[in-house]
Amino acid sequence: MGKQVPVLTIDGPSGSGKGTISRLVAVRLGWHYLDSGALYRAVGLAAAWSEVDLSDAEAVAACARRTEIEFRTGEGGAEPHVIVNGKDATHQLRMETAGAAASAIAAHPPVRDALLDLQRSFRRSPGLVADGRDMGTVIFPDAAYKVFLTASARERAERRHKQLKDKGVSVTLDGLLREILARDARDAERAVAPLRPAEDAVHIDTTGLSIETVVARVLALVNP
Ligand SMILES: Nc1ncnc2c1ncn2[C@@H]1O[C@H](COP(=O)(O)OP(=O)(O)OP(=O)(O)O)[C@@H](O)[C@H]1O
Ligand SMILES: Nc1ccn([C@H]2C[C@H](O)[C@@H](COP(=O)(O)O)O2)c(=O)n1
Repeated sequence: MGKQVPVLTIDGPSGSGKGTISRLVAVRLGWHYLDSGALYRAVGLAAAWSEVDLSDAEAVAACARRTEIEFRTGEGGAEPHVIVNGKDATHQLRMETAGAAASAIAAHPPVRDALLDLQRSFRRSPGLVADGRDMGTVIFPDAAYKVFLTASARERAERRHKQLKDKGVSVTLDGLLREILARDARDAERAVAPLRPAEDAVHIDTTGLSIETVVARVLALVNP
């Protein structure tokens, strides 16, 4: 069998820094990047646009199969723009309501099946950094490098609060904390592909660590 394209998986709960760290690491390595959460968010949004009942697993899976999702890469690790069925949905997708809808539809096995091949198609030379909840456990179990990022729930809520405030979105810290804890519980307790570290993942608690420190720790795994 030929040499497989290397994959670095970065899983963890909401606000642990997966996206930020993955994008920066991908730029430094010159690898591709997969934001798997954006796929679930995009399907949730497309389902809402077409008034599909989010609790109807087969209807949402059909929506997942027909939704066109395009990533327009940002410069130097900036968040990519996400185009859903031809519309730039980047801003809407980052709202906590989109995260909650994504978390709800992600619990349906047919929806996860519908996104399986698409996620694996991101594995292209010279390498892939993939972030999500089940990258190291289900999508790329053979990944050469696996990281599980965490941070205290309070710090994750504070990070998200600052991020949304910088974007001009007004939300309360306590409300965000409640939403983050509810999403963590739903993602970790679902029957299929729950949020959990792969057995061979390296755990990094990012509480109190700067972004640059976390990037350096992750890069050291790939280039020791
Ligand atoms: N180590 C860190 N120190 C301080 N802030 C951080 C750190 N890592 C990420 N952040 C900031 O926290 C916010 C959330 O990070 P990010 O979106 O990368 O998290 P995430 O785990 O991908 O979340 P989600 O799963 O909800 O998409 C961003 O504003 C980011 O700049
Ligand atoms: N691999 C993945 C990625 C995401 N999800 C679900 C669960 C999350 O709460 C939601 C949004 O993800 P985020 O953008 O916050 O990373 O999507 C999943 O089940 N599996």
